[in-house]
Amino acid sequence: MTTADKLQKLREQIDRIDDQLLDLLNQRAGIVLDVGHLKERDDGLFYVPSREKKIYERLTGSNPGPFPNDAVRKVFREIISASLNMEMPLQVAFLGPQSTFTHQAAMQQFGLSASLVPLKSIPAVFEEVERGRAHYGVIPVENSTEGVVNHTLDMFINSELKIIAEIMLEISHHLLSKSGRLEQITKIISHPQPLAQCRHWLETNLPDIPLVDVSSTAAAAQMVAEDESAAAIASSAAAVQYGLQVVKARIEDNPHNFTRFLVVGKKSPGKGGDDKTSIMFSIKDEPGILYRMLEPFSKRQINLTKIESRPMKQKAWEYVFFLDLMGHCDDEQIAAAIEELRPHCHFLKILGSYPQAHIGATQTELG
Ligand SMILES: O=C(O)C(=O)C[C@]1(C(=O)O)C=C[C@@H](O)C=C1
Repeated sequence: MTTADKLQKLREQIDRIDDQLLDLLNQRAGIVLDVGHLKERDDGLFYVPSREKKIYERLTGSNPGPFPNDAVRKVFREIISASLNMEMPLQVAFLGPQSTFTHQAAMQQFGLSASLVPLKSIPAVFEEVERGRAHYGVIPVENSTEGVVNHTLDMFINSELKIIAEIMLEISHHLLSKSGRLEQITKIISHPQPLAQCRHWLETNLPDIPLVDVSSTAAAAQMVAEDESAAAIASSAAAVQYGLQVVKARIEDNPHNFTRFLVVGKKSPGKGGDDKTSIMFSIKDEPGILYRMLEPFSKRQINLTKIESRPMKQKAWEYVFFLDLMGHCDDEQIAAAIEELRPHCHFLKILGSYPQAHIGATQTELG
């Protein structure tokens, strides 16, 4: 048999498998439509992040290969995205513009079938969801190098939106310019967070070049596309979108640089099995209160994963605390701990129970 004959035979086999895949996809789509009709009559919660997480974990956990797990996740991300779109076309607002890390996080979570709407600010994303113009919103909440995004935490003080899911994205920053030549750069433009995350590299390699703050990495890339002498610190997706060259890749000081994003929506999903709960409260000024507010959790051996405090804007020296803990707010022990804390608080709000995120795709894979 000639090579051409062998190739022909192998391609016929691939065609037969593709037909089977297509048939199976259509069988799956039929069942998804039934699920959608059931939900229409029930709670109307079409997007179920905990179910999606279980699907990815089951498939990547039992995949014998050689098809890579990373590709399994991406293929199923798009199958589920298209399925959800058949049940209910989703509008998802995100902190834009296009090609920001938040855009990448939104794509990682919702896939290509969702309609992603870029907005100018974190309050604008909250408002879009509150007014029902978008089903969900995606905003950044903390970075492993730079800490919390205060603006997002502040939004929860007055908003009734719930946290529906969290997204982890590995962040990699590149120095980008039109020509790709280091010696042409006379200023460096970016959002303050990436500038801070690359501070050491910049001080070592470009100590005399002025740094300019703008509202997003994508806005920086857009400006640099029109200015030969400027460079941006932005993602590889921004480089592609604005036709920029990479002067130097991966200039972040910490190579394990992750950003956590939140998906906010109007209604909390139910228990998923591997959940995390975020609560927010302000406490009465009593002796020993800081110790006592943690006691209801420690005596029930509830694992606290994060505590943040923010000054209350309305009252000097009063603080609001943000606490993340493992488990769902409907778990008996967690509900009991929260009820024990409540009398010590001026106010206490459950921001949501949602599936714990594991590290997802890297920015380089996406970009
Ligand atoms: O299982 C469901 O609840 C579905 O709606 C189906 C499905 C899927 O395609 O598997 C689609 C969207 C949901 O977010 C989760 C899963």
